[in-house]
Amino acid sequence: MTPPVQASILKARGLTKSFGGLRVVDDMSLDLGSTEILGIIGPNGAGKTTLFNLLAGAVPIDAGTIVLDGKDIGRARPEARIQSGLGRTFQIPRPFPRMTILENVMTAAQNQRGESLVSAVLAPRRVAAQERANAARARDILDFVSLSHLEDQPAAVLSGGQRKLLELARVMMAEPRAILLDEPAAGVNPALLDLIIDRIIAINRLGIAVLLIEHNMEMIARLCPRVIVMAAGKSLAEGAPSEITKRADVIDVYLEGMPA
Ligand SMILES: Nc1ncnc2c1ncn2[C@@H]1O[C@H](COP(=O)(O)OP(=O)(O)OP(=O)(O)O)[C@@H](O)[C@H]1O
Repeated sequence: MTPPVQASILKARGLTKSFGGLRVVDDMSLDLGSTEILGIIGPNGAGKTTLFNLLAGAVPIDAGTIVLDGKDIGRARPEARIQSGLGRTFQIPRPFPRMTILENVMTAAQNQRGESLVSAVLAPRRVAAQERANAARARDILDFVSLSHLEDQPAAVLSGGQRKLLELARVMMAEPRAILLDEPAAGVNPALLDLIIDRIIAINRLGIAVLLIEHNMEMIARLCPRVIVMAAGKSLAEGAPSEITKRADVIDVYLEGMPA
């Protein structure tokens, strides 16, 4: 059974985006419940990542509205959306390779006075205190994603799965209300997959809503009471994974040919 819909933290209506003549996201609407983990599945090229780019502000919408926690963010800059509480991770994480893992997490803090020259000159002690507080928080978050032991290593040493964990840490550093996770299982070995699933559950238990694009159906089944199937830029079907994966039209566009 599809679970009851909760009050939404993120509401999108009629989102549309074309590149050239191709409509990649076509009148897409969704509601992400305030404590939900909602999955988005669909074939390659369905428009899933573009949908995330529209929600996060990386790509401007042609039409539609996006409301986060009651606030219209549809035309806001990406940084403003992060500050409003919307975090996102990428399908292919690109950490700063020469910075340490701790520094990579710290760069995601949203309260960096030190970035302002005026603050750095006029209030150096306050800036230093804030740096210390950010470092302490970043260490707690690294502990949460089990990367503490590597905090002084450059990010270049991390495996694919560890990069995904670092992405989770960076997104948490910005204190989000809702996060968009783009294929957190891609390129992750089975040993780390369990840890990533466990950490996403833990993040969600902190009261953070999760919108999750994933091809890994095990991850979808374990995390998502509800999924949206996207095909050709539209929502084709919506429901519990166990039911949706039995639908002939879903099997037709997506599941046929996938490993069991
Ligand atoms: N900036 C862009 N300019 C032109 N075409 C684009 C752009 N971004 C995406 N597309 C096209 O939009 C379509 C949807 O791409 P998108 O990456 O959103 O799909 P997806 O569902 O995330 O696929 P996958 O599962 O392979 O990641 C593809 O045909 C892609 O080539």
